[in-house]
Amino acid sequence: KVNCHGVTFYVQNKCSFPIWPAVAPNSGLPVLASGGFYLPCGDTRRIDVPWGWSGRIWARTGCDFTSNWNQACETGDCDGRLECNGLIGKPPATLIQIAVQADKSKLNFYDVSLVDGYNLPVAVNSKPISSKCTILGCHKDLKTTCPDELQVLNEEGRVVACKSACLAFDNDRFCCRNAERFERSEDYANIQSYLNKDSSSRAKNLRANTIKGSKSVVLSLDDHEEITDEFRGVKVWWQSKTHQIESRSNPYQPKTEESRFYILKCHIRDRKVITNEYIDHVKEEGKKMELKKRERKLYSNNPSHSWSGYKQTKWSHVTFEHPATFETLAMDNKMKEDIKNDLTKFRNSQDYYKKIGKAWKRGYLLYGPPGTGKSTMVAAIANFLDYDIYDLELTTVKDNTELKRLLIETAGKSIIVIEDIDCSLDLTGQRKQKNEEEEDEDEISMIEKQMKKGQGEDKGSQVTLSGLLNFIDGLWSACGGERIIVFTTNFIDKLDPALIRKGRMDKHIEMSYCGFEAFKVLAKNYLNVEDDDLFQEIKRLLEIEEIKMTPADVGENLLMKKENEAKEICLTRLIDALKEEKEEPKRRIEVDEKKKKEEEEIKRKKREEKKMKKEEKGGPPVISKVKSRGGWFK
Ligand SMILES: Nc1ncnc2c1ncn2[C@@H]1O[C@H](COP(=O)(O)OP(=O)(O)OP(=O)(O)O)[C@@H](O)[C@H]1O
Repeated sequence: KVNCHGVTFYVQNKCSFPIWPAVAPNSGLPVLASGGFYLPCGDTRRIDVPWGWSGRIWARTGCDFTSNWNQACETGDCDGRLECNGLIGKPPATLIQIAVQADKSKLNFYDVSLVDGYNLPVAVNSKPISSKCTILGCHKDLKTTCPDELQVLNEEGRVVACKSACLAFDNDRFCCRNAERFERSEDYANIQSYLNKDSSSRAKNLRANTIKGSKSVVLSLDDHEEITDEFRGVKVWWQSKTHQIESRSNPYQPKTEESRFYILKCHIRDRKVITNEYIDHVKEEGKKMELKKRERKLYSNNPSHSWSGYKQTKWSHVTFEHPATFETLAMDNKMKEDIKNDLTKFRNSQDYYKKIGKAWKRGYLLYGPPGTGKSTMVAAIANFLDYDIYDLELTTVKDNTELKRLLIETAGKSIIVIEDIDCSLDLTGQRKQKNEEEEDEDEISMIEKQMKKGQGEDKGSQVTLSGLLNFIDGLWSACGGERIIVFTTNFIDKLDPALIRKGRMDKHIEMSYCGFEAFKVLAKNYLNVEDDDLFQEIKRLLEIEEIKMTPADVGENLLMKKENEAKEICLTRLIDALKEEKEEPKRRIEVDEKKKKEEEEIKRKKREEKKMKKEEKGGPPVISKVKSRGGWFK
């Protein structure tokens, strides 16, 4: 309702349950109605909106402000507070957007928007009624028709809101990020990175920005600054420009937008080189730099019960900051170079994969005993390629459908890792059968096995081998592109051959015990020594005596135990440990034999006890049954 002080809004609750409406102004404008209030079923609350105010109103549902939780409402929550005080609500929630003009002669705007999803039916009408101000709203309860992927469930499993596809899937198509505009801004970022490469030494004035998702402060050319560049003997001039444009399309947004762009100048005679080659070169180089700059992420999959509701994500992430590189990785140098070449070839082969009609992905199988650096290798690969990592814990994935849904939420330029694949799934059908036959002899362990089996079937993951194979090379695996899939295992023999055949796991890498070359890398990492008199003895022990020690154990011995511990002490400690390791197999055999004897003794005693019990019960004592002339007697 329009009056001389402004516009009055009446918020009425027509639901059969209470709601908690909330009001958030656009930036710099006053908070109205304390930002939020309680509204029982059937009640109305008046809000006076001054001229020039714009912002949003939405309703929260299922609130409980008695505890100190960060989230008090099932939908539309604003940091667990009753009075939002300028905070906007957590989507999804049906929004009313309002823009009251400062100039009374101009039209005011309102609308009901589902851009942030839906939680309640909402309608707005105007007084005085005018042909230009129609009743706007969404009267239907969309929660009843909300697709599974968009549903938000409360703790009782009831649908309380429906996400927008943008919120659920976060991709350009659903988020209406205009394709042309998006590409242009990506190009701008790439050109900016290219020009920033050494503009700090060439430009007089620079701008410094902190950008979300970027590792460090980003320096760029200041407005109207000009720098030169050279490409194949051709000189070009770049100038950074800004331009203010009036945006009339959306009355709820600020009136002007800043547009940034670069002007590229060259001699007319060089135009062909510039348009045919230079611009592509700049974009390509800039893209590589952008990739290097961005903060990388380590994702882990959430159990499916938290895919809907408040958490609403299939993957959680932290910043990936593992320091491992191929330089610090202890392994044979030739193998290292071979892996690096393979990765580089993969990264640069987009066109090749397209040409041969294969999805742009590659499988790596890392196998070897614990502590030989399989996880470290994954980190080194991620750092080498500047990729994100998706660490997939298969045991929390319920079935093949869930596995597929997780896969389609992974982005390109990433490594998907399944560690200890042999422990994640029962991929060992044949072996298991054989083991069972062996165990048949042992009555007790068989019963235990049955019990375990029963429990496992109820609770465990039902992802199957075929589901996993589909994950690796089914149709869905092609979406996203530029992905490396890594399996790690301590027992390669346990894996089904179908899983690790070439084409699926293209490269099999054995991570093994520490050789002398690998030791030298560790000595450099841990002690910063490249040579020492003690190296010869270590070489002898590793190469001639063939003593097996994992890089993890070698590293542990080289690690300084005290501040400034002498390098010789650390190297001597390693030599002692290697010598001890030499005796280890002999010692292990002795221990094993002793253990075996003890076990046999226990079994023998058990058999005796069993026999005694049977005799006590009066059953026929088996051993003392003797055949005599004329018949059997005890
Ligand atoms: N080849 C290696 N190069 C450098 N460091 C290594 C290497 N192998 C092991 N390490 C060190 O040992 C630790 C354990 O290694 P890592 O977790 O990578 O081994 P893994 O083979 O994945 O073991 P697991 O099979 O038990 O998961 C790492 O923190 C790393 O510091």
